[in-house]
Amino acid sequence: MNKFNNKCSVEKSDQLGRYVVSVQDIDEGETILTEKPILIFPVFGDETQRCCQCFKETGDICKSCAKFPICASCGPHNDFECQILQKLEKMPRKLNNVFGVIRCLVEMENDEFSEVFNTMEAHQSERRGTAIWKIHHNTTVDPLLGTNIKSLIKNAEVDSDLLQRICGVFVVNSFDIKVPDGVGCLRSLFPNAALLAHDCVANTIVSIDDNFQMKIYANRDIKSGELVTYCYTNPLWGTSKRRESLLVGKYFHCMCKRCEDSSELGSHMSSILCPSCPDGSLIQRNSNWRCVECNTIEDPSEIEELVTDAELSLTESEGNLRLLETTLRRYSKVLHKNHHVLVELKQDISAILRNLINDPTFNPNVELLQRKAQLCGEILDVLKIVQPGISVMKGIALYEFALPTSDIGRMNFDSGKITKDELKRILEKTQKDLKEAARMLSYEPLDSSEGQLARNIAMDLKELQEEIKDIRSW
Ligand SMILES: C[S@@+](CC[C@H](N)C(=O)[O-])C[C@H]1O[C@@H](n2cnc3c(N)ncnc32)[C@H](O)[C@@H]1O
Repeated sequence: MNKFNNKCSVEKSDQLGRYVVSVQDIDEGETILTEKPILIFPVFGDETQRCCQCFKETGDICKSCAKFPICASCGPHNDFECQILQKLEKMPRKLNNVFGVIRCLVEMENDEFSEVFNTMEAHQSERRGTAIWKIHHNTTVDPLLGTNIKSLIKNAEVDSDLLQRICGVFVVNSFDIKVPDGVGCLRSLFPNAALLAHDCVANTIVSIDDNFQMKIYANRDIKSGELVTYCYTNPLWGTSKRRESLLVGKYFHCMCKRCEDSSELGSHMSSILCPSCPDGSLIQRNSNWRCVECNTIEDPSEIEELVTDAELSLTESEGNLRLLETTLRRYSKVLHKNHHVLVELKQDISAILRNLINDPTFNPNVELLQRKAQLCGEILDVLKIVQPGISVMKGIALYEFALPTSDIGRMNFDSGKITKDELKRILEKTQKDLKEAARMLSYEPLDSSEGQLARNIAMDLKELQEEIKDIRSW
């Protein structure tokens, strides 16, 4: 049995390096890989002191080595690691900038780890001399070379090249994991999962549960011989931002179907409204911005400026409901309704409304619920195109669309605006949406926030079924 349960094989090409291909038909929802991380570490630059075992915040430090933080509930950390750290002199002050690299060097004393780690892509030659190389030199490599770590590690020659290679492996291969005790993330290495190539419309979903166990499952049927992919970037960004993040962080120019299509598969997530005709949109083809209806051409630098301004306004509006709505209204006049900046504004507004609706001291009125449902409906329309098949984001958006819709129905019935039959129809539609939301989240690990949400939806569904039964009996 190979690491992909014999469902996939690992191949190699000049363009992709190593990649994963299915060797049998795989069903939607089927698990392709489960894996434990070989390394977890805080994000470089993060100042929070975290326990080196459970990664929860702690003020305590290991009493034996006096180097790595460890919380009272975790007991001692690895003995071997502790012994090396005891001998480490001139420990750099900003621990999180060097924590992952130190732990990696200690792990490299184990041949099995070393063998796996040495096969991982670091893009050393592409990274050499770049801005991120220089940042890693100043924050990680130089401070570590100022210690005596070189004399403590036997299995590898600790020099600037090796330390940069470790930083490169982290950048190219690491997965984000939610911190166990709040908002924020950690980084982790899963060497088998990292073999999957990228696609902006991928055919798998990667989930990591509260115990840091990863599960990768198919988000649609995958035919034997297909490339197995996951999305390395944010699918709700526009093409230029996705491509830029992949080029800067993963060192390749994405040529997937979505990136190669000027309309982004018809989602128009980067399109601009045409200033010259009522229904047209400007899309970018070979650096030209041209209207699909009337062929009007716009200056690329003006479009770039417009989008930059919109992004800036979005940042300036963050957390402020009134400002976000004003910015959304302003840029809806010039950007396509599915433009990624508008989608982000809608997500931010929706998050604020969610907090208001969930606040037990607040009584949301019909208008607020309608706004919430409308925004979730619009976000869903985009997700249906860029995330076809099973999608956690779609499940959440559908859930957040269904709840206010049913509440509006109940309020309208209570105030005599709709009949019993109309209410029943609304609740039956909600029931259908909740079932679909539950299906979207049903493959998520039970021990994860998404798994918990799936359970909440199941409870809501049960109550709704009772309510509908009750209404039918009136
Ligand atoms: C996480 S690693 C994947 C495993 C890697 N191919 C290997 O051999 O170790 C990410 C790297 O794979 C390559 N890659 C992944 N998806 C790609 C794609 N769609 N197009 C081009 N290169 C890709 C790039 O070199 C990228 O930096």
